[in-house]
Formats: sequence, C-alpha cells, structure tokens
Amino acid sequence: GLSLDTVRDFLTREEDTIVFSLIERAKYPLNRPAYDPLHSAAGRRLNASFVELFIRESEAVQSKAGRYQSLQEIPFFAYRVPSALAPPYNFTSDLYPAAASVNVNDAIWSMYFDELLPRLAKNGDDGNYAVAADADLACLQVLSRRINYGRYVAEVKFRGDQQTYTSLIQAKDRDALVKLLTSEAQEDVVKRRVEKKAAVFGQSVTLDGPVQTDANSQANSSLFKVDPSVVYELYGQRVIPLTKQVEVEYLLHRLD
Ligand SMILES: C=C(O[C@@H]1C=C(C(=O)O)C=C[C@H]1O)C(=O)O
Repeated sequence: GLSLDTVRDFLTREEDTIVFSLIERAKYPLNRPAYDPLHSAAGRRLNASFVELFIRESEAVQSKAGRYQSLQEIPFFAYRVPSALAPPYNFTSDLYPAAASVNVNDAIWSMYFDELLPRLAKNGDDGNYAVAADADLACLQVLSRRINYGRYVAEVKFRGDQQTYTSLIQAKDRDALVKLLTSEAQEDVVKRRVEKKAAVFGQSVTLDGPVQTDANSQANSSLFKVDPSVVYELYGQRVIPLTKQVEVEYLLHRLD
C-alpha cells in the first residue's frame, strides 16, 4: 500500500533514472535542426519539428504496447495514442478517479526544451537526430513520471490528515494547501542528494587512483558529464515546484 515512506522511496529511485537520462542526453550535441519546424517536400512549413514527430510516433508505439494502461505513465500527446494491444493487466489504482488524470506535461515539455536541454547539450550538430531525440524522450518520460507522481504523494498526505485537507480544499485555498503539503527539510535532502548523485554517476571512472569522493570532486564541476549544480537547480526550481503544483491540482479535485 501507499505510505509516505513508499512514495518517498519511489521518488528517490526515480532520481537515479533522471540523473542517468540527463547524462545520456549530454553525450550528444544540441543538434539544432532536429528542433526546428520541418518543411514538406514542396517547401511548406509544417507545424512540428523532427523531435516532436519522433516523440508522437514513439508514444503511439508504446501506447499499443500498453505503456499508458498504468496510471503512472502519462503521454505528452494523449489525443494521438491508440489503444493497447498488450495483454490486459489489472492495475490497482491508489488514485481518486476524478483527480487521477491531473498532470503538468505541457509545463514539463517547455521547461525541458527551453531551459534544460540548452544547459545539458553542447553546441554542435552531428546529424544523429534519432539518437538524440530518443535521449530526449527518455528524459521527458522520467521527468513526467516523477513530477506527476505528485498525485500519489497528495493522496497519501490527504489520507493522513483528511480533516484539515478537506476544509482547505473546500475553501479552494491553494496557498494554505501548498504550505500544508510542503516539507522544507525533505526538499533540502532531495536537492542535496540529487546533486551528489550527479557527481557520483557522472564522474569518469579510471583504474588509477582512488574512487573520487565528493570533497575532491565537487570542487570542479567541469569534471562531470552533467554539472551537479544544474541538477540541484533543476530540482529546486522546477522538479519540486512542479510536483507540488501537481499535488495541489490533485487535491483540488479530491472531493469532486
Ligand atoms: C514529495 C513530497 O512533497 C513535497 C515535494 C517534495 C519533492 O517534490 O521532492 C518534497 C517535499 C515536499 O515539500 C514529499 O513530502 O516527499
């Protein structure tokens, strides 16, 4: 069952996946043309970039394979995903049905392409657009899963203090809800841990010398495949605030 410990364990494990997916995308140059609008053979400007088409088609395949039968997974192009051909599985849902579809995928999409990607990838174009787009998809999927997991966090917190949450939800008091669900101490632990994971997972491993410790490694952030301070800021300024936004939106539908 859900508890504050199990949801925090889930979020902790997702940190590993987030850091590794950022490290993978940082391996490739920016590959700018993959993000510009495509043109038809006749020269007409199309509405989508190569990366957007890649992600739409990938989601369609994964939808057929049943990925979105799990409520933990939410597609970026929900209106385009075909139904699943995969064997049915009876997913238990811990979520309140009227609030289960709350998500901030649109905000995650623009945050990733406008803010994060330019800080991850070096300028350059090696033409390997499908490989880079696949790395983008991995980043987007894990960021979406982690941030939209705020629905589960909110459900646990609601069950733990139904009376207080119910009155704040009825009053539609967003500010008081944010305050009640926030744990500053936990946020500080999370931010410092992901920064450390970026330093540990993103160092160059050689057979000579000792394994790097944070004390001697964090001094020079350019040693790392992804700058640990970028990951710290990503969590502090975007991942945690968006997770809390999901928590609040979920709670506002929790009594529907
Ligand atoms: C997820 C939680 O709720 C809030 C959001 C956090 C996060 O996104 O990491 C951390 C602490 C809380 O302010 C939690 O309490 O664990």
